[in-house]
This record gives sequence, structure tokens and C-alpha cells, in this order.
Amino acid sequence: MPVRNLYPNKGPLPQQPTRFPYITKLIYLSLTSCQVVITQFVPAAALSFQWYTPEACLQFKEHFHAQVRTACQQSTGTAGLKISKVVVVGDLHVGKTSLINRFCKDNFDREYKATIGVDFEIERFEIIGMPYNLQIWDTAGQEKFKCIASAYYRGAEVIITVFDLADIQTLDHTKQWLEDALRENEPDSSFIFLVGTKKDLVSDAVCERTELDAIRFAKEMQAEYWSVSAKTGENVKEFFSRVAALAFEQSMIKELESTPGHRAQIRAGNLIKLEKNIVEIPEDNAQVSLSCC
Ligand SMILES: Nc1nc2c(ncn2[C@@H]2O[C@H](COP(=O)(O)OP(=O)(O)OP(=O)(O)O)[C@@H](O)[C@H]2O)c(=O)[nH]1
Repeated sequence: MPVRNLYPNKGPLPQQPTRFPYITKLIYLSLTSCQVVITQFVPAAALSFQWYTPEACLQFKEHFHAQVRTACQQSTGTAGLKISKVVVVGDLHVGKTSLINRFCKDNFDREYKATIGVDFEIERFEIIGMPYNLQIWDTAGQEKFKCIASAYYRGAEVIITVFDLADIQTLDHTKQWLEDALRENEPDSSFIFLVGTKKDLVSDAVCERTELDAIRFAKEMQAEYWSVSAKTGENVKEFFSRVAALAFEQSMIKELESTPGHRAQIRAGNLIKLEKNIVEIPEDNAQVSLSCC
């Protein structure tokens, strides 16, 4: 069963709001209401989404890092459950809660209920055989809640800055939201995404024009750009699976590198030592297979 949020901080609105050919994408082998199973990155040729461009994508690889794959294959399942913190920021009414609810609960509410302070969901994944959780923090866009919400920015492995494709001003504000979130985190410790929401509300022509600006912003922010619709669900599962895969890989690499001398030893019948990109096999165990998924 999915773990649900402990702080149901959504409340009634206090007042009416004034208001890539090379992209690395993921295959879902199975998707249930409570768990997403991810087995591999897929090559660009398999992409059906045309609106992404190489400029919008930071990583072009086709597979998980070799060390990560090997570590997952050799895992005895006794490793602690991995969890990464994701923080979602952006102006009020841009659709942060709707995006999270579409992914975590597969629902969409037309009615706007402002987030008060923060809220969070935990979503379970299985990535190349390893259980993995994303803790997704939904923060309030309203100015008056900013100081409460910013207290939760710390320790974010992923920062998602959200804007409304139908309201270009909200794109202008994303840099400030990102700056605020980065201030609470170690330099270069977070993946950054720029997400345009409400794709269903804009024509293809408007979307394309806005995306040119968005991709420029994404480059400056060192972010990966995605456009989604919480209403139709377009791209939402793909986006969060991408987030999960990158965060998972990063956390595995960190764990492998944190062992003394950047070396992890994994015992699974034979002893395999992983060091940087080189897999060393003890000579007397030369029959160990190195083939990966
Ligand atoms: N048509 C359409 N409407 C959307 C979409 N996403 C969100 N909305 C609507 O936009 C309004 C605001 O959505 P929320 O998800 O509550 O916005 P938020 O960013 O969480 O707002 P705050 O909690 O104030 O920060 C709601 O009325 C949603 O129904 C979308 O993809 N398409």
C-alpha cells in the first residue's frame, strides 16, 4: 500500500487567487496504483514524444551506470530502503499539487484549494530490482506561506520548479524559486527540473513558442525541461519515472563512493570489487559473469 501524507495541509482557499531525439526516457514494465517498476533507460530511437529536444535534456545515456546495475544485481536485499527527497516549488496556482496528485493518486481536481505550508506524498518504486521511495514535498506558492515552505527545502535530492504554460509570467519567477531552494542545499547536490504544466490549455503553436523560452531558462538553471498536463495525465508518469531513475542512480553512486577508497565490496557468492568504472574480479573467481541488463 502506498504511504500517504501525514500532514494533510490542504485547506480551503483563504481568498480567491489573484491571479528530445536523444532524451533518456524510461520504460514501465508495470504500473500499479502503489508501485512503479523501472527496469532500464531506453534509447532515443524508442521515443514517441517529439517535443523534447537534446537541448532540454541533461543526460543522454541509455543504461543505468554499470556499477549501479552490478550493485543492484548482486544485492542480497538486506540493504536499507533508499529514499530521496523531492521538493516541488513555483508560483501559486501553477498546478504543483495537481501534478503530484495525478502521479500519486491518479486523480485531478478542477477546484483550486491552496496548499497551506507544505504537504507530502511518498511513492514507491522498484528500480532494476531494488525498492526505492520518492518523498515528494508539495510547497505552497502563496507568498504568505513561503517562510513555512522554505523550511522544508533542505536536503532535496531533486528540485522541481513548476510554471504554468498558459501564464508566461510564472516562468519568469522560476529562477527566484530555484535560487531560494538552492540556498538551503549544498552546491551541486540536487537534480533540477523545470516543468511547464497545463499543457492541455494551450495550443500547439503557443506551447512551442513558450517552450523555446522554457528551454532557454532550463539551460540557464541547469535544469531538464518537461511539459505536462495533470488534467489529461500527459507525460506525468514519464516525468516522475525519469526523476526517480536519476535520483536513484545518484543515490546508489553516492553510496558506492562513500565506502573507503571509493570502493564497494558486495558479497554474493563470489566477491566482486567495484572501483570507479572498473570491475575487478579476483583471479580465482575469473568465471564470474559481468553481463548486465
Ligand atoms: N486545465 C488544467 N488545469 C490544471 C492543471 N493543473 C492544475 N490545474 C488547475 O489549476 C488550479 C491550481 O492547481 P493547484 O495544483 O492547486 O496549484 P498549486 O500550484 O498547487 O497552487 P498553490 O497550492 O497555491 O501553490 C486548479 O484549479 C487545478 O484544477 C492542468 O494540467 N490542466
